[in-house]
Amino acid sequence: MDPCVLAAEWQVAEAAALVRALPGWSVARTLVVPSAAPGSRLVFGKGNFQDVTEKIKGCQDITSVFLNVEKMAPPTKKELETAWALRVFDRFTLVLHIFRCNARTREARMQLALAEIPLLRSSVNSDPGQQYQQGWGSRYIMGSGESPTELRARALRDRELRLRRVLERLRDKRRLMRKERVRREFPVVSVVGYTNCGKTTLIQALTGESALQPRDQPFATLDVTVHAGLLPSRLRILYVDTIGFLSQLPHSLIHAFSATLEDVAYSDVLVHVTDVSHPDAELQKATVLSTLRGLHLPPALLESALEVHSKVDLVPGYTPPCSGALAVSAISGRGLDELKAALEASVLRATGRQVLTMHVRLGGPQLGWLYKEAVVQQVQELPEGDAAHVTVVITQAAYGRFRKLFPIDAPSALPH
Ligand SMILES: Nc1nc2c(ncn2[C@@H]2O[C@H](COP(=O)(O)OP(=O)(O)OP(=O)(O)O)[C@@H](O)[C@H]2O)c(=O)[nH]1
Ligand SMILES: [Mg+2]
Repeated sequence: MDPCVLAAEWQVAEAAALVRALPGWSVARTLVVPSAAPGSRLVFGKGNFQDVTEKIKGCQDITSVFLNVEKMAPPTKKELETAWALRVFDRFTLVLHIFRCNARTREARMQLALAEIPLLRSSVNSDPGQQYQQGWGSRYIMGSGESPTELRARALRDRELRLRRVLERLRDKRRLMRKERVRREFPVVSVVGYTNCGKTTLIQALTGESALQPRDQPFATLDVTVHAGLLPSRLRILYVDTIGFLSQLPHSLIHAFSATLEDVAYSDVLVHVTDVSHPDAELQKATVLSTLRGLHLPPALLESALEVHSKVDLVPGYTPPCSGALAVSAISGRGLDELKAALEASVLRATGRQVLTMHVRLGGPQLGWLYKEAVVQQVQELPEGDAAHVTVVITQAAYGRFRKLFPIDAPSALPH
């Protein structure tokens, strides 16, 4: 089939999935229409506009129109809404609406409220007369010398300031939690990817945590959550589940969630999940990479990201086309052990940890110290009974302390 037709079909499928992500919403009809030249104030050319208008008027059961464009200028939106006598959404406003329905924590709700402010501001600017219709009465209010438009703009500024202040406090709390995590030295692995690619399901499969709620819809996860899991060496790590990315989404929206994505920058390892059963997997992957670049992550973190190809149970006989990518199915369990092994190697490398086997005298404080300061994998008692070979995962700093405290035992440490 013509690649353009195919691409249009995938875009329609994604647009329909976005609409259906809203509780109670369904798609009555879809249309593929060429859009006007970029930069044009209108979304369609004149002929297409008439054609679309006729088709919309012919559908009695529709209540809203979703135009799958990034963002419309407020006057354009207004013009279309007037012409069709229906509410009109673009990707930005539709996604905001989905976020509104899915945001659960206070932080996510406030991030959302902040993301909505530019929209409210542009509607005030584009429609200064609107307030009179809403019963604001006279042009000047109670001798304040401010017009309703100015008043509303000031209220928005105040609201924005308030939201930023509270979010900053929440951000401080998050920083504190992060410090605590570093103090306890739990390595952190962030799982990122296009929305609905299977991040939450994968973390659930890796940690066995049943409280996680994967769902077949875009933006099921709106809050960054942290989940503990064990690697094969018994090293405990924390997985960070993140909000999914989406193509053609204004950066302001991603920015609004940057505080929650801040955790990603502080992780030790990044896992980039791509749903290879999706026909548009390549575009989704490119979107995620460009969004990640926009988050200004440490280059080493970005370069060392582990590439996971998910949902391979839906693609029989799948093998990754590039070396280094891992084929995984969170549902059938394929590739999960390999993923854990690869994660372990990455985590050890990124955090300067090593697996060592040491000759340790039993009966002294050494073994107890190792249990406290490192992860003890195995204790193999030696025939003489007063010593053991102890295999540990240990940070360089802890190993240095161990050597200082117990100099006699140190020379017998061998890299694993
Ligand atoms: N067949 C199959 N389905 C999967 C697999 N992993 C996830 N899914 C399904 O894909 C859908 C989305 O999964 P989620 O884990 O919620 O995806 P997500 O990336 O967390 O999505 P958002 O949080 O919305 O960005 C769900 O219906 C899952 O059951 C897999 O390995 N195989
Ligand atoms: Mg999720």
